[in-house]
Amino acid sequence: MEVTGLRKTYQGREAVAGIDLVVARGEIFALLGPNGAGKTTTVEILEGHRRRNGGDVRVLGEDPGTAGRSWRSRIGIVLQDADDAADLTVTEMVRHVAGFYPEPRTADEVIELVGLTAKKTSKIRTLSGGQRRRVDVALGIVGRPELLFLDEPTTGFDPEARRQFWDLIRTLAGDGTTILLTTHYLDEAEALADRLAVLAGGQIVAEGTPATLGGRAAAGAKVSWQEGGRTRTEQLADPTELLRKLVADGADLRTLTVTRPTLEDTYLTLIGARK
Ligand SMILES: Nc1ncnc2c1ncn2[C@@H]1O[C@H](COP(=O)(O)OP(=O)(O)OP(=O)(O)O)[C@@H](O)[C@H]1O
Repeated sequence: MEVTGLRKTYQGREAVAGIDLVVARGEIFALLGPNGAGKTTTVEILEGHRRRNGGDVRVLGEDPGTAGRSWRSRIGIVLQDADDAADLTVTEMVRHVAGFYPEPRTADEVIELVGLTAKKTSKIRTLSGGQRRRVDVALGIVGRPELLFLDEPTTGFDPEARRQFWDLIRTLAGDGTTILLTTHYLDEAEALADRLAVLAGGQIVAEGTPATLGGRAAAGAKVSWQEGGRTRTEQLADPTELLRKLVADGADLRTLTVTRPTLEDTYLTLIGARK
């Protein structure tokens, strides 16, 4: 995916204000940002579902604004709130959608991958919210996409289902599928993304790996320990020397903690700096 100078205005207001983005084949890329930042607008332009007002966009070698059916069959999409054909069973729905693709996965394989085998003959309207979301994911991957768009894919998942979903995404990426993910869960972005970008006010305010985003790797460490019945805390670029000294001094290190800013801390600082 290659995006240069992407712009989108709604009634004269700029929702996406000049974005540059490159996502390599097989990469998991996460787009983060507060409500209204322009994530869905950007993703829908990349999917060919919205028109842009400016900039160049190439997705799998084509312009999504003009690409045809064969291009469309190479991408998979999991929308934020997909409409379910509620009176079909899970298997019927997956088979139905599989019919649109030249080389689909079998319904059984996809249903197994999303962990819905026990529900495959159930009508979709009888499923829980998280189970329906899994159907959405199944429909997004049934066509064996080269590129998968996931818009807040795990909303409503229980913790175990999220972990299973993460494994599935890693498996797909390991098989060469490129994945563009939007999420409000920073732990999800950290667990999955090779690289990520933070969008705010229609612009990219930071881009990097989960470890380096916003200078996170260089942010230093906070060391806390107990000394004489009091908690001591020091903020340091490199805690090595202090830790050596504490050990040499025979300090009580049973409650020692060394912490760095979480991805969420870094994200909130980046977003806060925009306000
Ligand atoms: N169809 C539309 N008509 C007018 N304005 C729109 C339309 N779609 C989005 N917008 C506006 O564009 C901006 C970006 O919206 P967008 O849906 O892309 O944000 P988002 O980052 O996906 O937010 P969220 O995290 O809430 O999903 C918002 O200010 C929104 O109100």
